[in-house]
Amino acid sequence: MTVLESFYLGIDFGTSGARAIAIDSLGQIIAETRCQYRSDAPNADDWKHTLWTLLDQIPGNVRHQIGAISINGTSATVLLCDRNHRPLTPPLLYNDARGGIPAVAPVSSPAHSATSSLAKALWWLKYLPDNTLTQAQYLVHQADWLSSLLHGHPGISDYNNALKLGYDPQHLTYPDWLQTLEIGPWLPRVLAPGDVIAPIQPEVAQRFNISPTCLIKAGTTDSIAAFLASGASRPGDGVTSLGSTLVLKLLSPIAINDTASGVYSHRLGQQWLVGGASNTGGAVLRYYFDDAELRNLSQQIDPTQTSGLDYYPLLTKGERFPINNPQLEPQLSPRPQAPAKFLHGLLEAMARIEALGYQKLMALGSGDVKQVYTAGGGAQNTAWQQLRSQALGIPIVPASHTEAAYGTARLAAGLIQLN
Ligand SMILES: Nc1ncnc2c1ncn2[C@@H]1O[C@H](COP(=O)(O)OP(=O)(O)O)[C@@H](O)[C@H]1O
Ligand SMILES: O=C(CO)[C@H](O)[C@H](O)COP(=O)(O)O
Repeated sequence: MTVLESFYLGIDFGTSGARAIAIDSLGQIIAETRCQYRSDAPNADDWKHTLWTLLDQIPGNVRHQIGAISINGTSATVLLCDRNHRPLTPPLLYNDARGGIPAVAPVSSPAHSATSSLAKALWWLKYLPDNTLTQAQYLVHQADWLSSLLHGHPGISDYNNALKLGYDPQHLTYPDWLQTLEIGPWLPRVLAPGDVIAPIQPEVAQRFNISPTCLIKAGTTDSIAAFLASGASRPGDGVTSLGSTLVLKLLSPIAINDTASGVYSHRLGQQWLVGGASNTGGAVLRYYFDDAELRNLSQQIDPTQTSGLDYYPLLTKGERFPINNPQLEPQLSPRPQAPAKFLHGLLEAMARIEALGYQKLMALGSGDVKQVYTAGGGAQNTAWQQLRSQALGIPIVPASHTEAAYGTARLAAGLIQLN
């Protein structure tokens, strides 16, 4: 009897859509697919529809050889669920600052932020009607909830997604100040990314002709998955995710947290990913240009010339990093007649924000940034890369893979040692 080789599926849920990549045990890509959300303001049902669509789009013979699946999502995107893990409200996304800074979280905690998962949980506790709150059992993140559709166990997260809830990745536990809050019973169980959660549910295995022995493994966040995809591996390696947002991750032997500037550290095995997430990025570009226009107009930009414009590109008020200011207003004027000049100003500003971000990390003691990899939809833009290189003054090196889904597939394949 021939033993079929196992493949490993990583699924990346980002802001505008999701991607799935299947790899073999050596990390070779066997299949990949993508699916835009069917709504500009996707809810959990839209995410579920996207998950099933991605699984349907993986070729049947590959699907049948999948031995493990892991999912990453956007960080601090949260759902409040009932005892059957059904969402009680629409999700609150990663950049939603309605809750304000939770004073109960120590200033040193990444949960001490207006956009943290904790801030959103406390907002729900304060503003949801009692008949909803009485049904609340689980507070989970986008990746946690989507994974539970596959494994069937509610309330399970990972120490990357749980960071902005207030989980302590140093001691691998919830601190007492968090556990004793009224939301304490909602807190999810926390595993390490890549840990086995459970086998796939039989009915899901049957629906997609996936082996019933396929294991669902704990995931991570999108920017960490991008780091795991890039090939970055040494202290001083940075990865910039140019997706809908602009997210920096720098590998460091020490954790650094500075909530005043939106800097926090994720655990990665025995090392730390120091960084932050800005609200600038591709979502601002997509508001003004479609992908074809971005490609065509970028070719008209001379990166050796300055645009003469001084933007801070945001779609709405509020910034997380390197300026942590929920009141920061967008700066997008004057807008030149020529679209290419406008785009030049936007890309130049985002390159400046990225450089400020890495300078902030080094000023806080991260150690020198030695080289920077790039991930996300913006990684393909060579004009932007030249503007970034000039602003950074640090080499930008080609990433092995620019899709976060590849990093999550490596997690599923057990190719990343985190214990
Ligand atoms: N040629 C390009 N130059 C710069 N940005 C681009 C280009 N093509 C696509 N993008 C940007 O990439 C973003 C999508 O990247 P992606 O990694 O899928 O983001 P996310 O997962 O956060 O939605 C879009 O916001 C789009 O503006
Ligand atoms: O901007 C975002 C959406 O892409 C998220 O905030 C991003 O995931 C950054 O958070 P983390 O550093 O926790 O991964």
